[in-house]
Amino acid sequence: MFTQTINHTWHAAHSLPHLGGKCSSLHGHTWRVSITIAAPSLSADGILVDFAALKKPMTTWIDNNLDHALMLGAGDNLIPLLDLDGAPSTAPLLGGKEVDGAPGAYAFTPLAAAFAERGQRLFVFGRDFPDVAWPTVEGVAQLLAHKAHGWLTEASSRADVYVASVTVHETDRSSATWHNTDPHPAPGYADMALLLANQTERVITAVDAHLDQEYAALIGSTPK
Ligand SMILES: Nc1nc2c(c(=O)[nH]1)N=C([C@H](O)[C@H](O)COP(=O)(O)OP(=O)(O)OP(=O)(O)O)CN2
Repeated sequence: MFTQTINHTWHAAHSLPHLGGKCSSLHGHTWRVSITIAAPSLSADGILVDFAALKKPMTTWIDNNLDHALMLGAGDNLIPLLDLDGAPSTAPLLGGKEVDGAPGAYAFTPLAAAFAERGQRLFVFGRDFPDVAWPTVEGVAQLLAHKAHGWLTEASSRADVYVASVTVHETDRSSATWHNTDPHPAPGYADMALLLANQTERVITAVDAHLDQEYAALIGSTPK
């Protein structure tokens, strides 16, 4: 079995109000991801997958979606203030523009307008990635594991290579790892030969035991 790892770094802000404490406040990290792929054997050119082929879709997606972004959960208390779809908000914001005929409702909050106008990058967990509700380090690992399967398919046509794990660091001391517990890789030739040898040995052993019993029954004694 071989593994190969690709790393990438980006900068993003997040907040985790549901955890309480200082992480409730908007704060930033330099995030690091390590994506490890695995396969039972090397290809004829001596590699698993060309690093460049895998790096391209991975870094492009991260740089376009998460780098210098604000990562929030859909349930974050900042979301009503950042209503980028322009749905009327009932938040009584200072300076908000009152919608005609709907006292107390605001068509587009000043903060949302400021975000949209300045092309601020926002990635909302539970909305842009419905599988995970919050941008915890575990959630980011799950998001990138989900994306990594597609990047690998883009990078290689090999059926026996799979994403084995994805580790995300938000600080030097805090990280989380997603492990692939059900990779189902297509077996390589070496694995198939080993499987066949093991099965053949088991068949020979079973036939031997059966023949011993038959022989013992014939001569009326117990086999050793
Ligand atoms: N299981 C998780 N717990 C926490 C997460 C998380 O993603 N998953 N995230 C945070 C915050 O993002 C926080 O910024 C990081 O926490 P922590 O390591 O405690 O922060 P510091 O590096 O500043 O540690 P200090 O020891 O306080 O200096 C919290 N928990």
